[in-house]
Amino acid sequence: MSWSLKIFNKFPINLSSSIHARAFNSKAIGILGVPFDKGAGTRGTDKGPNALREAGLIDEIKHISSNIDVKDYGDVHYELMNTNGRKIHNLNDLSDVAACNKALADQVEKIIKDNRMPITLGGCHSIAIGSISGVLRTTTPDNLCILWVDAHLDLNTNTTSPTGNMHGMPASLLVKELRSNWPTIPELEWCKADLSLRNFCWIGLRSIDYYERIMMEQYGIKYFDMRDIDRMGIDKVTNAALKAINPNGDRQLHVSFDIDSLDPLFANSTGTPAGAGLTLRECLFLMEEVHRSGTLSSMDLVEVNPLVGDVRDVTNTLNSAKAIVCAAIGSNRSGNSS
Ligand SMILES: NC(=[NH2+])NCCC[C@H](N)C(=O)O
Ligand SMILES: [Mn+2]
Ligand SMILES: [Mn+2]
Repeated sequence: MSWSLKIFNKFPINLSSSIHARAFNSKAIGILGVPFDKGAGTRGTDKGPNALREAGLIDEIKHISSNIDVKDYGDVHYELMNTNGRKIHNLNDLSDVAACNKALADQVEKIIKDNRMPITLGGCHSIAIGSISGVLRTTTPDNLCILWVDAHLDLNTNTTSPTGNMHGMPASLLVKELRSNWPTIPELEWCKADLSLRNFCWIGLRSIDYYERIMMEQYGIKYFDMRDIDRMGIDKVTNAALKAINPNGDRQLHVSFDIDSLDPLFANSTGTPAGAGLTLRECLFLMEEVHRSGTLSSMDLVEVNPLVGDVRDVTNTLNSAKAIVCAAIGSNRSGNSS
């Protein structure tokens, strides 16, 4: 099939060739919890990592296949600054966000140096700052591409953010194009991430702030929002997204997965839910394809908030989150034979 995205008036991609699998997928996994919620306006994502463990995540990973080797590194430790919501430069709890992410970057780097694929369990989405910074210490910005699965763009800067919540800003702290839009922030001096927006693609967008929309147009950001998914279907979207950021299949892939990309039917226990989202089936397909691409090198699963909703909501959200992580590392709805 030769079919080009041009017909949708987006960036041109030729879908005729399949993604070249590269043997990056690691059978050795390192799980890291980040019980941190201060980048969000709603409390409770700090309970995410333990809720996932108590729901049996580690055992479910072990059961995917006999050659998966998973190690739980426990939780990131950092010194709480206890600045009680103090706002600097319109950044809520900046000192805590900075301190937690600095410790997280060190830990992610260590897991990679242990030859394991880090899977970081949030926590709010601000933790992508530390997680991706850690990955970038082990590779070059050119060699890393990012799939951001989210209802939100999370590309605000301190001046564009309507809330001051740093979980709405991680992507913008990681890209060089927006560097000059940020003031000098001593607490974040260690964050030297130098990715290009061209190496990012978003999937699942449906809640975009005014200035974020302007930036999307100004920088020609690559994305497939819910409208694109409605038009094209998740199969074409997934493969076009992977091609867009990794045309030759020779880059390593980081997936930053925000559970609020899912429709609240499947993941209501999250602080900033947005209706009319991805189904669990679409997410499983997406992550199965990510696995099949052979390029996945690291992943975040963020914004699970067990304090939101009733018991049923929490159970559904945890089940969705576990299934998404497992699909990313090889659990297959068509069955696993090893
Ligand atoms: N990771 C998230 N859930 N982000 C939600 C961000 C919401 C909004 N755009 C903000 O900047 O506050
Ligand atoms: Mn989100
Ligand atoms: Mn997010």
